[in-house]
Amino acid sequence: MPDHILVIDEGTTSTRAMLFSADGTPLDTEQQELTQSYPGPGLVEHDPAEIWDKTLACARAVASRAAPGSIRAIGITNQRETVVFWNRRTGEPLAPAIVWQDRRTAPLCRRLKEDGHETAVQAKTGLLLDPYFSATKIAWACENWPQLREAGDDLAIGTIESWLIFKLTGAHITDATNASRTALMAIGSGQWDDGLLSLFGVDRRHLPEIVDCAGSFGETALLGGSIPICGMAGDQQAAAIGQACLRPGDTKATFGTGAFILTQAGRRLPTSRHRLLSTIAWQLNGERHYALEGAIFVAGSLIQWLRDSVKLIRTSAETEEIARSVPDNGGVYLVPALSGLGAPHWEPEARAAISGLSFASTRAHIVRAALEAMAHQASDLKSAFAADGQDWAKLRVDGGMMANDWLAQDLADMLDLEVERPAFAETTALGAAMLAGVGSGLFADLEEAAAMRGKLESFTPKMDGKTRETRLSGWKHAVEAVIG
Ligand SMILES: Nc1ncnc2c1ncn2[C@@H]1O[C@H](COP(=O)(O)OP(=O)(O)O)[C@@H](O)[C@H]1O
Ligand SMILES: O=P(O)(O)OC[C@H](O)CO
Repeated sequence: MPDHILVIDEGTTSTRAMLFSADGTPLDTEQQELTQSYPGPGLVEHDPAEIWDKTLACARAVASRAAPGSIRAIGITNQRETVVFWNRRTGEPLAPAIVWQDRRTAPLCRRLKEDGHETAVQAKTGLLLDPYFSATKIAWACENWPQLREAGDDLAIGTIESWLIFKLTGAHITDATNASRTALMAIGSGQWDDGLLSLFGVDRRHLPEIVDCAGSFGETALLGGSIPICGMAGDQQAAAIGQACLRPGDTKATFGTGAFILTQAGRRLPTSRHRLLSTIAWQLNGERHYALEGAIFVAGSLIQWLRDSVKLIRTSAETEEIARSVPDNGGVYLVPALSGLGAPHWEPEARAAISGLSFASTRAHIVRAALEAMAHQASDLKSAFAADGQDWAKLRVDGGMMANDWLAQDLADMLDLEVERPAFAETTALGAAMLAGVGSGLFADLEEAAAMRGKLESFTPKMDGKTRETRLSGWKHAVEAVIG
Protein backbone atom coordinates (compact mmCIF):
# COMPACT_ATOMS: atom_id res chain seq x y z
CA MET A 1 0.00 0.00 0.00
CA PRO A 2 1.51 3.42 -0.93
CA ASP A 3 2.24 5.55 2.13
CA HIS A 4 3.95 8.72 0.87
CA ILE A 5 2.12 12.04 0.96
CA LEU A 6 2.63 14.78 -1.61
CA VAL A 7 1.94 18.28 -0.31
CA ILE A 8 1.25 21.40 -2.33
CA ASP A 9 2.12 24.49 -0.26
CA GLU A 10 1.09 27.60 -2.17
CA GLY A 11 2.48 30.54 -0.10
CA THR A 12 2.48 34.27 -0.80
CA THR A 13 6.01 34.52 -2.11
CA SER A 14 6.57 31.04 -3.46
CA THR A 15 4.80 27.84 -4.32
CA ARG A 16 6.26 24.44 -3.52
CA ALA A 17 5.65 20.74 -3.50
CA MET A 18 7.03 18.33 -0.90
CA LEU A 19 7.04 14.62 -0.44
CA PHE A 20 6.81 13.04 3.03
CA SER A 21 7.11 9.48 4.20
CA ALA A 22 4.54 8.20 6.72
CA ASP A 23 6.89 8.92 9.66
CA GLY A 24 7.20 12.60 8.64
CA THR A 25 10.61 12.39 6.96
CA PRO A 26 10.80 15.00 4.20
CA LEU A 27 11.93 13.13 1.08
CA ASP A 28 11.89 15.70 -1.68
CA THR A 29 10.96 19.28 -2.43
CA GLU A 30 10.61 21.67 -5.36
CA GLN A 31 9.96 25.40 -5.11
CA GLN A 32 9.33 28.34 -7.45
CA GLU A 33 9.13 32.06 -6.62
CA LEU A 34 5.93 33.91 -7.52
CA THR A 35 5.71 37.33 -9.15
CA GLN A 36 4.44 39.98 -6.72
CA SER A 37 2.58 42.69 -8.57
CA TYR A 38 2.08 46.09 -6.91
CA PRO A 39 0.04 48.07 -9.48
CA GLY A 40 -0.43 51.02 -7.09
CA PRO A 41 -0.07 52.05 -3.44
CA GLY A 42 -1.76 49.44 -1.25
CA LEU A 43 -2.55 47.15 -4.23
CA VAL A 44 -1.15 43.60 -4.30
CA GLU A 45 -2.03 41.13 -7.05
CA HIS A 46 -0.96 37.67 -8.23
CA ASP A 47 -1.47 36.00 -11.58
CA PRO A 48 -3.69 32.92 -11.02
CA ALA A 49 -2.35 31.29 -14.20
CA GLU A 50 1.23 31.67 -12.91
CA ILE A 51 0.20 30.21 -9.54
CA TRP A 52 -1.33 27.19 -11.27
CA ASP A 53 1.49 26.69 -13.80
CA LYS A 54 4.24 26.89 -11.17
CA THR A 55 2.33 24.76 -8.65
CA LEU A 56 1.72 22.08 -11.26
CA ALA A 57 5.37 22.21 -12.36
CA CYS A 58 6.58 21.77 -8.74
CA ALA A 59 4.11 18.94 -8.03
CA ARG A 60 5.01 17.19 -11.29
CA ALA A 61 8.73 17.47 -10.58
CA VAL A 62 8.36 15.86 -7.15
CA ALA A 63 5.88 13.22 -8.39
CA SER A 64 8.17 12.29 -11.28
CA ARG A 65 11.09 11.63 -8.88
CA ALA A 66 8.97 9.53 -6.47
CA ALA A 67 8.98 5.74 -6.69
CA PRO A 68 6.16 4.67 -9.05
CA GLY A 69 2.91 4.09 -7.16
CA SER A 70 4.35 5.35 -3.83
CA ILE A 71 2.13 8.45 -3.47
CA ARG A 72 -0.93 7.65 -1.41
CA ALA A 73 -2.56 11.08 -1.28
CA ILE A 74 -2.16 14.81 -1.84
CA GLY A 75 -2.55 17.53 0.80
CA ILE A 76 -3.07 21.18 -0.17
CA THR A 77 -2.27 24.22 1.95
CA ASN A 78 -2.27 27.82 0.87
CA GLN A 79 -2.02 31.56 1.49
CA ARG A 80 -5.47 32.45 2.81
CA GLU A 81 -8.01 35.20 1.96
CA THR A 82 -6.52 35.81 -1.52
CA VAL A 83 -9.35 35.53 -4.07
CA VAL A 84 -9.35 34.10 -7.58
CA PHE A 85 -12.05 34.64 -10.23
CA TRP A 86 -12.29 32.15 -13.08
CA ASN A 87 -14.58 30.82 -15.79
CA ARG A 88 -15.76 27.38 -14.66
CA ARG A 89 -16.47 26.34 -18.29
CA THR A 90 -13.10 27.26 -19.79
CA GLY A 91 -11.06 26.93 -16.58
CA GLU A 92 -9.34 30.26 -17.35
CA PRO A 93 -8.81 33.09 -14.83
CA LEU A 94 -10.96 36.17 -15.48
CA ALA A 95 -8.91 38.70 -13.49
CA PRO A 96 -5.83 39.02 -11.29
CA ALA A 97 -6.01 37.41 -7.87
CA ILE A 98 -6.47 40.05 -5.16
CA VAL A 99 -3.94 39.15 -2.48
CA TRP A 100 -4.61 39.14 1.27
CA GLN A 101 -2.21 42.10 1.72
CA ASP A 102 -4.21 44.29 -0.69
CA ARG A 103 -5.76 47.39 0.91
CA ARG A 104 -7.98 48.61 -1.97
CA THR A 105 -11.16 48.03 -0.01
CA ALA A 106 -10.17 50.21 2.97
CA PRO A 107 -12.76 52.90 2.00
CA LEU A 108 -15.51 50.25 1.67
CA CYS A 109 -14.58 48.79 5.08
CA ARG A 110 -14.62 52.27 6.61
CA ARG A 111 -18.11 52.91 5.17
CA LEU A 112 -19.45 49.59 6.46
CA LYS A 113 -18.00 50.34 9.89
CA GLU A 114 -19.53 53.84 9.92
CA ASP A 115 -22.87 52.24 9.03
CA GLY A 116 -22.53 50.14 12.19
CA HIS A 117 -22.02 46.69 10.63
CA GLU A 118 -18.83 45.62 12.42
CA THR A 119 -20.41 44.19 15.58
CA ALA A 120 -22.74 41.90 13.60
CA VAL A 121 -19.95 40.84 11.20
CA GLN A 122 -17.68 40.03 14.15
CA ALA A 123 -20.40 38.08 15.94
CA LYS A 124 -21.17 35.98 12.84
CA THR A 125 -17.69 35.45 11.42
CA GLY A 126 -15.22 35.96 14.29
CA LEU A 127 -13.49 38.48 11.98
CA LEU A 128 -13.46 42.29 11.71
CA LEU A 129 -14.22 44.72 8.91
CA ASP A 130 -10.79 44.96 7.31
CA PRO A 131 -9.61 44.77 3.68
CA TYR A 132 -7.60 41.66 4.70
CA PHE A 133 -10.60 39.34 4.43
CA SER A 134 -12.00 38.10 1.10
CA ALA A 135 -15.57 39.48 1.24
CA THR A 136 -14.84 43.12 0.39
CA LYS A 137 -12.27 42.06 -2.21
CA ILE A 138 -14.98 40.01 -3.96
CA ALA A 139 -17.47 42.88 -3.67
CA TRP A 140 -14.94 45.32 -5.14
CA ALA A 141 -14.00 43.01 -8.02
CA CYS A 142 -17.62 42.26 -8.99
CA GLU A 143 -18.35 45.98 -9.08
CA ASN A 144 -15.20 47.12 -10.91
CA TRP A 145 -14.32 44.29 -13.29
CA PRO A 146 -17.15 44.01 -15.88
CA GLN A 147 -15.84 40.69 -17.22
CA LEU A 148 -16.91 39.07 -13.95
CA ARG A 149 -20.54 40.16 -14.42
CA GLU A 150 -20.37 39.23 -18.11
CA ALA A 151 -19.34 35.65 -17.20
CA GLY A 152 -22.82 35.14 -15.62
CA ASP A 153 -23.30 31.60 -14.32
CA ASP A 154 -19.81 30.64 -15.50
CA LEU A 155 -18.16 32.87 -12.89
CA ALA A 156 -16.48 30.80 -10.19
CA ILE A 157 -14.96 32.50 -7.13
CA GLY A 158 -12.69 30.89 -4.59
CA THR A 159 -9.62 31.20 -2.42
CA ILE A 160 -6.34 29.65 -3.60
CA GLU A 161 -6.99 26.02 -2.50
CA SER A 162 -10.34 26.22 -4.31
CA TRP A 163 -8.62 27.39 -7.52
CA LEU A 164 -5.97 24.66 -7.30
CA ILE A 165 -8.40 21.85 -6.54
CA PHE A 166 -10.62 23.01 -9.41
CA LYS A 167 -7.63 22.83 -11.78
CA LEU A 168 -6.61 19.42 -10.38
CA THR A 169 -10.02 17.75 -10.27
CA GLY A 170 -12.74 20.02 -11.72
CA ALA A 171 -14.53 20.21 -8.32
CA HIS A 172 -15.51 23.64 -6.95
CA ILE A 173 -14.95 23.20 -3.20
CA THR A 174 -13.24 24.94 -0.30
CA ASP A 175 -12.39 23.68 3.18
CA ALA A 176 -13.84 25.16 6.36
CA THR A 177 -10.56 26.83 7.49
CA ASN A 178 -10.21 28.78 4.25
CA ALA A 179 -13.93 29.57 4.17
CA SER A 180 -13.65 30.93 7.72
CA ARG A 181 -11.36 33.70 6.39
CA THR A 182 -13.75 35.06 3.76
CA ALA A 183 -16.17 36.88 6.14
CA LEU A 184 -19.00 35.20 4.19
CA MET A 185 -19.27 32.08 6.35
CA ALA A 186 -21.02 31.89 9.73
CA ILE A 187 -18.28 30.47 11.91
CA GLY A 188 -20.68 28.65 14.23
CA SER A 189 -22.46 26.74 11.43
CA GLY A 190 -19.69 26.34 8.86
CA GLN A 191 -22.06 27.49 6.07
CA TRP A 192 -22.26 30.54 3.80
CA ASP A 193 -24.54 33.06 5.54
CA ASP A 194 -27.38 34.79 3.65
CA GLY A 195 -27.10 37.99 5.70
CA LEU A 196 -23.36 38.28 5.00
CA LEU A 197 -23.81 37.44 1.30
CA SER A 198 -26.39 40.20 1.03
CA LEU A 199 -24.29 42.73 3.04
CA PHE A 200 -21.31 42.24 0.71
CA GLY A 201 -23.45 41.71 -2.44
CA VAL A 202 -22.03 38.26 -3.21
CA ASP A 203 -24.12 35.71 -5.10
CA ARG A 204 -23.96 32.23 -3.52
CA ARG A 205 -24.06 30.47 -6.92
CA HIS A 206 -20.47 31.65 -7.62
CA LEU A 207 -19.06 30.22 -4.37
CA PRO A 208 -17.62 26.76 -3.70
CA GLU A 209 -19.14 24.10 -1.48
CA ILE A 210 -17.60 24.08 2.03
CA VAL A 211 -16.10 20.72 3.04
CA ASP A 212 -13.99 19.17 5.86
CA CYS A 213 -10.19 19.43 6.03
CA ALA A 214 -9.69 15.68 5.52
CA GLY A 215 -11.59 13.26 3.29
CA SER A 216 -11.88 12.32 -0.38
CA PHE A 217 -11.91 15.49 -2.44
CA GLY A 218 -11.48 13.93 -5.88
CA GLU A 219 -8.58 12.48 -7.83
CA THR A 220 -6.13 14.04 -10.22
CA ALA A 221 -4.56 12.38 -13.23
CA LEU A 222 -2.19 15.28 -13.87
CA LEU A 223 0.75 13.96 -11.82
CA GLY A 224 0.99 10.48 -13.33
CA GLY A 225 -1.49 7.76 -12.32
CA SER A 226 -4.57 8.78 -10.40
CA ILE A 227 -3.89 10.32 -6.99
CA PRO A 228 -6.61 11.31 -4.49
CA ILE A 229 -6.64 14.68 -2.74
CA CYS A 230 -7.31 13.96 0.93
CA GLY A 231 -6.25 17.01 2.95
CA MET A 232 -6.87 20.74 2.72
CA ALA A 233 -6.33 23.72 5.08
CA GLY A 234 -5.22 27.34 5.10
CA ASP A 235 -1.48 27.61 5.71
CA GLN A 236 -1.69 29.03 9.25
CA GLN A 237 -4.11 26.34 10.38
CA ALA A 238 -1.92 23.71 8.70
CA ALA A 239 1.12 25.08 10.57
CA ALA A 240 -0.78 24.83 13.88
CA ILE A 241 -1.56 21.19 13.07
CA GLY A 242 2.05 20.58 11.95
CA GLN A 243 3.20 22.01 15.30
CA ALA A 244 0.81 19.58 17.03
CA CYS A 245 -1.23 22.40 18.59
CA LEU A 246 -3.97 19.88 19.35
CA ARG A 247 -4.85 20.86 22.95
CA PRO A 248 -6.60 24.08 24.00
CA GLY A 249 -3.94 26.67 24.86
CA ASP A 250 -1.26 25.26 22.51
CA THR A 251 0.14 28.23 20.58
CA LYS A 252 2.20 28.61 17.42
CA ALA A 253 3.67 31.59 15.58
CA THR A 254 4.59 31.31 11.90
CA PHE A 255 6.94 33.99 10.56
CA GLY A 256 6.66 33.85 6.75
CA THR A 257 5.65 36.76 4.52
CA GLY A 258 3.38 37.84 7.36
CA ALA A 259 3.31 36.40 10.89
CA PHE A 260 0.34 34.62 12.35
CA ILE A 261 -0.11 33.48 15.94
CA LEU A 262 -2.82 30.92 16.70
CA THR A 263 -3.90 29.58 20.07
CA GLN A 264 -5.98 26.42 19.92
CA ALA A 265 -9.36 26.85 21.60
CA GLY A 266 -10.95 23.38 21.31
CA ARG A 267 -14.62 22.81 20.36
CA ARG A 268 -15.85 26.04 21.98
CA LEU A 269 -15.96 29.09 19.73
CA PRO A 270 -13.71 31.72 21.37
CA THR A 271 -14.68 35.39 21.34
CA SER A 272 -12.24 38.26 21.58
CA ARG A 273 -12.76 41.61 23.27
CA HIS A 274 -9.28 42.75 22.17
CA ARG A 275 -9.54 42.65 18.40
CA LEU A 276 -8.17 39.17 17.86
CA LEU A 277 -9.84 36.86 15.34
CA SER A 278 -11.82 33.70 15.95
CA THR A 279 -11.12 31.17 13.26
CA ILE A 280 -11.64 27.51 12.45
CA ALA A 281 -8.54 25.48 13.37
CA TRP A 282 -9.81 22.42 11.51
CA GLN A 283 -13.05 20.63 10.66
CA LEU A 284 -13.13 16.83 10.65
CA ASN A 285 -16.28 14.70 10.28
CA GLY A 286 -18.29 17.93 10.35
CA GLU A 287 -16.91 18.85 13.82
CA ARG A 288 -15.19 22.18 14.10
CA HIS A 289 -12.23 23.00 16.34
CA TYR A 290 -11.53 26.68 16.83
CA ALA A 291 -8.56 28.97 17.41
CA LEU A 292 -7.93 32.56 18.43
CA GLU A 293 -5.62 34.30 15.96
CA GLY A 294 -3.44 37.40 15.85
CA ALA A 295 -2.46 38.40 12.30
CA ILE A 296 0.68 40.49 11.69
CA PHE A 297 0.65 41.67 8.08
CA VAL A 298 4.34 42.40 7.59
CA ALA A 299 7.12 40.03 8.70
CA GLY A 300 9.42 38.44 6.08
CA SER A 301 8.03 40.86 3.48
CA LEU A 302 9.84 43.64 5.41
CA ILE A 303 13.14 41.82 4.91
CA GLN A 304 12.33 41.33 1.22
CA TRP A 305 11.54 45.04 0.93
CA LEU A 306 14.88 45.95 2.56
CA ARG A 307 16.56 43.62 0.08
CA ASP A 308 14.67 44.30 -3.17
CA SER A 309 13.35 47.87 -2.93
CA VAL A 310 15.66 49.69 -0.50
CA LYS A 311 18.68 47.50 -1.29
CA LEU A 312 19.98 47.80 2.26
CA ILE A 313 20.83 44.08 2.38
CA ARG A 314 21.80 41.50 -0.24
CA THR A 315 20.22 38.41 1.32
CA SER A 316 17.57 37.75 3.98
CA ALA A 317 20.03 35.52 5.85
CA GLU A 318 22.65 38.26 6.33
CA THR A 319 20.24 40.20 8.58
CA GLU A 320 21.33 37.89 11.40
CA GLU A 321 25.01 38.83 11.22
CA ILE A 322 24.17 42.51 10.72
CA ALA A 323 21.86 42.53 13.79
CA ARG A 324 24.60 40.92 15.89
CA SER A 325 27.15 43.52 14.74
CA VAL A 326 25.65 46.24 16.99
CA PRO A 327 24.97 45.96 20.74
CA ASP A 328 21.46 47.43 20.49
CA ASN A 329 19.13 49.33 18.16
CA GLY A 330 20.78 52.69 18.95
CA GLY A 331 17.31 54.17 19.60
CA VAL A 332 16.04 53.27 16.10
CA TYR A 333 12.54 51.75 15.78
CA LEU A 334 10.86 50.49 12.64
CA VAL A 335 7.06 50.16 12.53
CA PRO A 336 6.50 47.95 9.46
CA ALA A 337 3.03 49.18 8.47
CA LEU A 338 3.88 48.80 4.76
CA SER A 339 0.37 47.46 4.17
CA GLY A 340 -1.34 48.89 7.23
CA LEU A 341 -1.21 47.43 10.72
CA GLY A 342 -2.99 44.19 11.58
CA ALA A 343 -3.85 42.82 15.02
CA PRO A 344 -4.36 44.18 17.56
CA HIS A 345 -4.36 47.69 16.01
CA TRP A 346 -6.27 47.08 12.71
CA GLU A 347 -5.27 50.33 11.03
CA PRO A 348 -5.44 49.57 7.28
CA GLU A 349 -4.45 53.10 6.34
CA ALA A 350 -1.42 53.38 8.66
CA ARG A 351 1.92 53.56 6.85
CA ALA A 352 5.39 52.47 7.94
CA ALA A 353 7.98 54.64 9.70
CA ILE A 354 11.57 54.49 10.87
CA SER A 355 12.07 56.70 13.91
CA GLY A 356 14.89 57.68 16.26
CA LEU A 357 17.48 58.23 13.52
CA SER A 358 20.57 60.32 14.31
CA PHE A 359 24.00 60.80 12.70
CA ALA A 360 25.15 57.89 14.85
CA SER A 361 22.62 55.53 13.19
CA THR A 362 23.98 53.02 10.71
CA ARG A 363 22.60 50.46 8.29
CA ALA A 364 23.05 47.88 11.06
CA HIS A 365 20.74 49.78 13.42
CA ILE A 366 18.00 49.93 10.77
CA VAL A 367 18.34 46.22 9.96
CA ARG A 368 18.32 45.38 13.64
CA ALA A 369 15.24 47.58 14.15
CA ALA A 370 13.54 45.65 11.32
CA LEU A 371 14.21 42.31 13.01
CA GLU A 372 13.28 43.70 16.44
CA ALA A 373 9.90 44.75 15.00
CA MET A 374 8.95 41.05 14.85
CA ALA A 375 9.22 40.52 18.61
CA HIS A 376 7.63 43.92 19.25
CA GLN A 377 4.58 42.99 17.18
CA ALA A 378 4.41 39.56 18.83
CA SER A 379 4.58 41.23 22.24
CA ASP A 380 1.54 43.40 21.40
CA LEU A 381 -0.30 40.19 20.51
CA LYS A 382 0.82 38.44 23.70
CA SER A 383 -0.82 41.27 25.69
CA ALA A 384 -4.03 41.05 23.62
CA PHE A 385 -4.22 37.25 24.03
CA ALA A 386 -3.60 37.58 27.78
CA ALA A 387 -6.34 40.22 28.05
CA ASP A 388 -8.66 37.73 26.31
CA GLY A 389 -7.76 35.13 28.95
CA GLN A 390 -5.32 33.19 26.77
CA ASP A 391 -1.87 33.29 28.37
CA TRP A 392 0.82 31.51 26.37
CA ALA A 393 2.79 28.87 28.29
CA LYS A 394 5.36 28.65 25.48
CA LEU A 395 5.48 29.59 21.80
CA ARG A 396 6.07 27.06 19.00
CA VAL A 397 7.68 28.95 16.11
CA ASP A 398 8.23 28.18 12.44
CA GLY A 399 8.28 29.83 8.99
CA GLY A 400 11.11 31.05 6.75
CA MET A 401 12.22 33.85 9.13
CA MET A 402 12.83 31.40 11.96
CA ALA A 403 15.97 30.21 10.19
CA ASN A 404 17.35 33.31 11.93
CA ASP A 405 18.66 32.26 15.38
CA TRP A 406 19.05 35.86 16.53
CA LEU A 407 15.37 36.44 15.85
CA ALA A 408 14.25 33.28 17.67
CA GLN A 409 16.30 34.36 20.73
CA ASP A 410 14.96 37.92 20.55
CA LEU A 411 11.42 36.52 20.59
CA ALA A 412 12.17 34.44 23.69
CA ASP A 413 13.77 37.50 25.33
CA MET A 414 11.05 40.00 24.50
CA LEU A 415 8.13 37.67 25.23
CA ASP A 416 9.90 36.32 28.34
CA LEU A 417 8.82 32.88 27.23
CA GLU A 418 10.27 29.58 26.07
CA VAL A 419 10.35 29.50 22.27
CA GLU A 420 10.33 26.03 20.69
CA ARG A 421 11.50 25.54 17.11
CA PRO A 422 11.23 22.27 15.22
CA ALA A 423 14.42 21.17 13.46
CA PHE A 424 12.28 20.75 10.34
CA ALA A 425 10.85 24.24 9.77
CA GLU A 426 8.25 23.41 7.07
CA THR A 427 5.48 22.78 9.56
CA THR A 428 2.82 24.16 7.21
CA ALA A 429 3.52 21.42 4.69
CA LEU A 430 3.79 18.87 7.51
CA GLY A 431 0.32 19.86 8.79
CA ALA A 432 -1.17 19.39 5.32
CA ALA A 433 0.55 15.98 5.12
CA MET A 434 -0.97 15.04 8.49
CA LEU A 435 -4.45 16.01 7.23
CA ALA A 436 -3.98 14.06 4.00
CA GLY A 437 -2.74 11.13 6.11
CA VAL A 438 -5.96 11.23 8.14
CA GLY A 439 -8.12 11.74 5.03
CA SER A 440 -6.53 8.77 3.28
CA GLY A 441 -6.83 6.45 6.30
CA LEU A 442 -3.07 6.29 6.99
CA PHE A 443 -3.82 7.65 10.49
CA ALA A 444 -6.96 7.32 12.59
CA ASP A 445 -6.82 10.94 13.78
CA LEU A 446 -4.59 13.99 14.19
CA GLU A 447 -3.16 12.67 17.50
CA GLU A 448 -1.84 9.63 15.66
CA ALA A 449 -0.64 11.80 12.74
CA ALA A 450 1.29 14.04 15.18
CA ALA A 451 3.98 11.33 15.34
CA MET A 452 5.16 12.85 12.03
CA ARG A 453 6.55 15.84 14.01
CA GLY A 454 10.33 15.62 14.43
CA LYS A 455 13.04 16.96 16.80
CA LEU A 456 12.67 20.30 18.64
CA GLU A 457 15.08 23.05 19.74
CA SER A 458 14.44 25.48 22.57
CA PHE A 459 15.32 29.16 23.15
CA THR A 460 14.96 30.46 26.72
CA PRO A 461 14.75 34.11 27.83
CA LYS A 462 18.07 35.74 28.76
CA MET A 463 17.21 39.46 28.66
CA ASP A 464 16.88 41.54 31.84
CA GLY A 465 13.53 43.16 32.57
CA LYS A 466 14.83 46.73 32.25
CA THR A 467 16.14 46.25 28.71
CA ARG A 468 12.82 44.65 27.74
CA GLU A 469 10.85 47.56 29.21
CA THR A 470 13.02 50.13 27.43
CA ARG A 471 12.50 48.36 24.10
CA LEU A 472 8.75 48.05 24.58
CA SER A 473 8.33 51.65 25.61
CA GLY A 474 10.31 52.83 22.54
CA TRP A 475 8.12 50.62 20.35
CA LYS A 476 4.91 51.92 21.94
CA HIS A 477 5.88 55.52 21.15
CA ALA A 478 6.83 54.60 17.59
CA VAL A 479 3.46 52.87 17.00
CA GLU A 480 1.56 55.80 18.50
CA ALA A 481 3.30 58.13 16.06
CA VAL A 482 2.27 55.92 13.11
CA ILE A 483 -1.38 55.57 14.05
CA GLY A 484 -1.59 59.20 15.14
N1 LIG B 1 17.52 34.13 7.85
C1 LIG B 1 16.44 34.92 7.65
N2 LIG B 1 16.28 36.04 8.40
C2 LIG B 1 15.20 36.83 8.23
N3 LIG B 1 14.23 36.60 7.33
C3 LIG B 1 14.32 35.51 6.55
C4 LIG B 1 15.44 34.62 6.67
N4 LIG B 1 15.26 33.61 5.75
C5 LIG B 1 14.09 33.88 5.11
N5 LIG B 1 13.52 35.02 5.58
C6 LIG B 1 12.26 35.63 5.14
O1 LIG B 1 11.24 34.65 5.29
C7 LIG B 1 10.26 34.81 4.25
C8 LIG B 1 9.97 33.46 3.61
O2 LIG B 1 9.30 32.66 4.53
P1 LIG B 1 8.27 31.55 4.04
O3 LIG B 1 7.79 30.88 5.27
O4 LIG B 1 8.93 30.74 2.99
O5 LIG B 1 7.16 32.50 3.39
P2 LIG B 1 5.75 32.23 2.67
O6 LIG B 1 5.25 30.88 3.15
O7 LIG B 1 4.92 33.36 3.16
O8 LIG B 1 5.96 32.31 1.20
C9 LIG B 1 10.82 35.76 3.23
O9 LIG B 1 10.10 36.97 3.33
C10 LIG B 1 12.28 35.97 3.66
O10 LIG B 1 12.68 37.31 3.47
O1 LIG C 1 2.07 33.26 2.77
P1 LIG C 1 2.14 33.26 4.25
O2 LIG C 1 2.75 32.01 4.76
O3 LIG C 1 2.75 34.48 4.85
O4 LIG C 1 0.62 33.21 4.80
C1 LIG C 1 -0.32 34.14 4.42
C2 LIG C 1 -1.56 33.99 5.27
O5 LIG C 1 -2.25 32.81 5.03
C3 LIG C 1 -2.45 35.17 5.10
O6 LIG C 1 -3.54 35.08 5.98
